[in-house]
Amino acid sequence: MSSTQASREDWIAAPGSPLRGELQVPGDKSISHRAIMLAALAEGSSRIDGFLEGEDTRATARVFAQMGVRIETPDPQRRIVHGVGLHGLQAPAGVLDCGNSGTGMRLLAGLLAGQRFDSVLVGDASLSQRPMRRVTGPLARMGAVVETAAGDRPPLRINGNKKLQAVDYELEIASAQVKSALLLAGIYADGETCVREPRPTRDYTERMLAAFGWPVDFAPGVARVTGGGRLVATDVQVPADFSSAAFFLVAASVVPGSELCLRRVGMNPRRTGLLQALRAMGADIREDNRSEQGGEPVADLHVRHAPLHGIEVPEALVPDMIDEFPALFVAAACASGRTVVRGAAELRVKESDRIATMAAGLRTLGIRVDEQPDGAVIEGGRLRGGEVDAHGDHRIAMSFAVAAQVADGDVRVNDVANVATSFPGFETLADSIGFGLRAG
Ligand SMILES: O=C(O)C1=C[C@@H](OP(=O)(O)O)[C@@H](O)[C@H](O)C1
Ligand SMILES: C=C(OP(=O)(O)O)C(=O)O
Repeated sequence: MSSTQASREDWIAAPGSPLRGELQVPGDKSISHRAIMLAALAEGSSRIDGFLEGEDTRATARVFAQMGVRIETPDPQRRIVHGVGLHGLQAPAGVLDCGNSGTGMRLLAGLLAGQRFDSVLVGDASLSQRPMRRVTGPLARMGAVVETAAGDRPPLRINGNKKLQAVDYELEIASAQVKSALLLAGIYADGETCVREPRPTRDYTERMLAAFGWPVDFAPGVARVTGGGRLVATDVQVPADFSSAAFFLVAASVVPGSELCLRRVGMNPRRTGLLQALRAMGADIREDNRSEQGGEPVADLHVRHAPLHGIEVPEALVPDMIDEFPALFVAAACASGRTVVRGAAELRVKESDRIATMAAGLRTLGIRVDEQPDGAVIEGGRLRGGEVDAHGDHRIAMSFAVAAQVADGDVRVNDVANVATSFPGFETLADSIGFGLRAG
């Protein structure tokens, strides 16, 4: 267990009154990780605004500080990263702790495979159970040597000083983390690396490489980079994280009388699958003030309570809402009729087994859930109070805080400390618009 293993904390969430107000959620986690990584490898100093002050992204910043990158924090949510250039990282003195973050560890595996020194990546108890062959396998094809612990789990021991060869690789699973690991190794490899995906996934690594001046050829489902260039410092403006906004989109949809406005939410189409799913269920969500922030589309989202009905979630939407299924399960529990989720086996290897943890918690709250290997069938119904376990998974914890808003008794949510990995200040923000959350 690593030093960043979160302490155990619980919430008691009381059934709420209507949720009303205006809020801006914190910066995007995926973009914040990548901004630190590319700024660290760039020539010159980059400013990152809207940086997510979450445990996951702070862990990534600490990893680069351990490799000699000077990172200043002039204000909260702002970093000045003094890049060291593509070959300027220094061998770290100890192991590199990615905390709870799959994104941090898998992207770093690719990036560190291209360095001249050895390194070891460790994580907390949850990350230490997550599969790593998905990155070590394709990286080996490039000539990287990355050893795992038994069962292909972390820690990852990365042997440096290997000459990397470009690959043309077809991913078996749709994973932006694996794609990104290969692209980050690809910038150190000889030749052109091409990554093809079974379904398109978030394209932030591609977009950000381009913003830092690295030529990238990409379209939905395919990305190509050629080794041997340089990254040039640039300023990054991080939009608000759609995945954090998701909890409030669902909460306002299901709590009668609610009306919320979420300001300047990141609307990259590879992230907004939940919006389509909720609208298909009958949700009343309106977008306005569409603009661009740091090269990403953003919009204000206005959401009002509306009666929801169950749907079959189209499998093509799964990668575009992969982190939103815990919230979608709550929407499904509050909808009339049944909701069917398929093609989402990846949910079983996130911070927890998200199919099993959501099914167990919703059953405790009186909802019928038929668990499937790659999804679930959820029958909407009345939620009652009860005690549920988030299993240290931030998205599960926040989803049950949402479920509590419509339950007919208090809901106790156990093991919620990891909410700070992706959404620091969730309790305060949620309470400001009417959630009744207190430490349990
Ligand atoms: O690349 C990223 O930033 C992420 C990719 C997704 O993981 P997978 O690549 O495993 O699907 C997602 O679940 C994670 O929260 C962030
Ligand atoms: C799966 C997630 O993150 P990661 O893989 O980076 O731990 C998440 O944030 O829901």
